[in-house]
Amino acid sequence: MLKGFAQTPQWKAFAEAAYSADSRASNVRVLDAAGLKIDVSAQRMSPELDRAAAELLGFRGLDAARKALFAGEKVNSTEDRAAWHTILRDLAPPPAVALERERVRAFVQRADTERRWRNIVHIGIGGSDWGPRLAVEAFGYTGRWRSIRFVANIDGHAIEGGLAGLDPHDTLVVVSSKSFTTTETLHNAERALAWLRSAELPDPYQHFVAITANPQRAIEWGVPEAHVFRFWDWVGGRYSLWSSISLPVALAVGSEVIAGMQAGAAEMDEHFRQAPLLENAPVQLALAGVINRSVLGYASLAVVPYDTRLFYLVSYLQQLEMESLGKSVDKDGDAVDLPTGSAVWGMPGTDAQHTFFQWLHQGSDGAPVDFIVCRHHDHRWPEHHRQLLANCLAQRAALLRSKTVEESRDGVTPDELAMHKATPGGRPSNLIVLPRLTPHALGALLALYEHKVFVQSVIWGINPFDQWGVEYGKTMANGVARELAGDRQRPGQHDPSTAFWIQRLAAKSGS
Ligand SMILES: O=P(O)(O)OC[C@H]1O[C@](O)(CO)[C@@H](O)[C@@H]1O
Repeated sequence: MLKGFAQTPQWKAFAEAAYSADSRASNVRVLDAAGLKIDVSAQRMSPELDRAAAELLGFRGLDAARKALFAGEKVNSTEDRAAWHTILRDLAPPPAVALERERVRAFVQRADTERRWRNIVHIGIGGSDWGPRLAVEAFGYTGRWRSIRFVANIDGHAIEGGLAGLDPHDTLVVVSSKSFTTTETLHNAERALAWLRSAELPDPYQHFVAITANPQRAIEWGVPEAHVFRFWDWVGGRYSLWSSISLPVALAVGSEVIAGMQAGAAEMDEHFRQAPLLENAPVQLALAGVINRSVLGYASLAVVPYDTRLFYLVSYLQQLEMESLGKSVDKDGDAVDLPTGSAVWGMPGTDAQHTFFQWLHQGSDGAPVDFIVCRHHDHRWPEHHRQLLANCLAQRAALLRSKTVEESRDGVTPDELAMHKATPGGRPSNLIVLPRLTPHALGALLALYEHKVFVQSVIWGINPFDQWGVEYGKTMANGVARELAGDRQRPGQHDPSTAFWIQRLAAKSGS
């Protein structure tokens, strides 16, 4: 059914309508979703496009796919399991989920009551890292009595810095890993164990907590069973913030942050399920994304939060979007005959304006931009916030509005410079406005992107819940690591350059 998708009348009508639609934000279109305002005015827009989009979504079976997702059906076909992260933030979750939530809450409450664990060292990578990192950065800016450090990279400098200067007696090491087999995480956990051992603590393992979908493995490693918090194989790593993976966030910035984020995400879930297509924010963002990628040919999406507290949002969304949509075959294993998933990149504004905005304004390719900003601030300087808002709005407007060579001849600018000052305009963007940076708003924002990605996967016909390419790279790295440690290379196993460097670096890597 999915073969030759680009040749179907539904796709052709959609693409045609997108080409001829207005691209200059002639009308204001702002969607309301779970307390967020999502302005999609600066995307392609026309009544014909809306009609073609509804046809396309019907043809691709969005309704049934969404029902299957929320019902916990095995939507992850290549791994034969569900992707049921939505149930984790449900107000009435199944008993096993509720029990684990309660165990996390009780652990954190006890630690707080006893004022235990002044330092947390969090070890985990990818989906077992970005979510907690993002939430702690977003809500920890005022400072708390507990310090938390995140160690992800296999680079020994990461764990060295993560442990440096801490008092082992009051340090809790949280090891987060869905599989409990990830090389980076296990190596770093071993280093932390050795560090605790060297402090001659009565039982170093009591300083560990494990969060995993493979509890047996964590227990075998040595973590006491009471310190092992579980989640399930039907929770994808990049969707795991809603599970026990949030424990370090609760320790660092409070359990209420987790509860608030879950409530915001649950409200976005409801919006996604109920809102009509035209008002449905994840659906409209997804359609705009598909147009930008597959019709207009933009290869990337820039994400620019005008809020320094959202520093890790870009990394979080990079994993969410690129691990989910970085696929070129459909669910049947046939090549998708359209470009799929965009590269996601960015950084907070206004820093971004002084880094890559020139390329956005006048580069030959350009990219759509997601501008994200809070209406209200939480600091004491309204003038700073006015400037921040002004920059966000102005950059978006400048990307939209062209400046012709004629306009650039403003009477002051010499003629030979006018050409350099002209900008093409018509760059697509979204403006997402949070009321303020509350846990509820951040939860809603993350769920908005999750569902946007899901709808895009439905349109392209791909499975957004696996990541076989990453697994391939991991396997290769394990083999190379063994060769660097002295194993013989099999002739012809590597390309000549890789073989050369393995040989060259093998002698050095031990020192
Ligand atoms: O939580 P784990 O099993 O340590 O895996 C870490 C990350 O590695 C990946 O498998 C690949 O990046 C992610 O999907 C996952 O979040």
